[in-house]
Amino acid sequence: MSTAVEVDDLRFAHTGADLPALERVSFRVSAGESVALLGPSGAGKTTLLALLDGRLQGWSGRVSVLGAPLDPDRPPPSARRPDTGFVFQEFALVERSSVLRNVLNGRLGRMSPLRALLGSPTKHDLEIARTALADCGIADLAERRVDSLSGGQRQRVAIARCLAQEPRLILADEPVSNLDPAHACEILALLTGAARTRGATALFSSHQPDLARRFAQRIIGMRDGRIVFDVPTSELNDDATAELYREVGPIPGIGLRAVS
Ligand SMILES: Nc1ncnc2c1ncn2[C@@H]1O[C@H](COP(=O)(O)OP(=O)(O)OP(=O)(O)O)[C@@H](O)[C@H]1O
Repeated sequence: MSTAVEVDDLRFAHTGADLPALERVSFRVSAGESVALLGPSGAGKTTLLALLDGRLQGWSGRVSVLGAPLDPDRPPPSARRPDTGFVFQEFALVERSSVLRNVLNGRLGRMSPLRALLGSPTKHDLEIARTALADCGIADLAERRVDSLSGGQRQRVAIARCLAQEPRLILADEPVSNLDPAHACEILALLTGAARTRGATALFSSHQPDLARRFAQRIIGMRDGRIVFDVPTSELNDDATAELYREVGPIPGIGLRAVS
């Protein structure tokens, strides 16, 4: 199976931070896998996802995304950017625009520069956007303004925008933390299901171990910038999860394969 993400001995510190946000991080995600990142606040999940999205520079180690190495000193070339889609916790939508217009924004990286500048989609772009809306169960909301939608509907729009981009890798940073349990479950089912049917890879962070277990094939546990376990979902036990989220102190052996 080919590799979607390969990270080797990654270290990164935010400008001005006393401690590194990522320390000796190494892991690999196969193409088509759904993997969850778990860990308490400050573990480094957002930093890792932003870095894989090409938004952070100044790191050390080796990082390869969809078969191409990332450059630690510059963002990926624009031609490669549409291959990676990102779903944000806060949705990051244009509130005063329609749902369809927001989803079409996902096509911008696939349009010619002139079309992107003019915001002028082709028939093909429209078809893809409408398919993404239908796949996310919100075809009937196409003409609604985003600021009239509920949180769950907004996250569906954000996922539809991501799918319209036709990404091969979907990164999602706590995509359900603003939603109630029922909607959280629906949205993670949608995200991982859409990735699976498209043959895309999904890497999402979460603070909800039960949902991560339900929708990911593999769980990576992070704490203080390091990976403390990396296991198939079936091997994750309650003790390991409790240990990951305990308040303070060193992490003793938890019966799982430590990877860094
Ligand atoms: N822009 C920044 N400047 C300085 N330090 C930062 C910045 N962003 C994050 N950090 C620090 O980097 C570390 C990792 O933070 P990060 O947001 O990646 O963790 P997280 O696991 O995503 O947490 P959460 O679950 O709360 O979102 C933390 O110590 C945090 O304070």
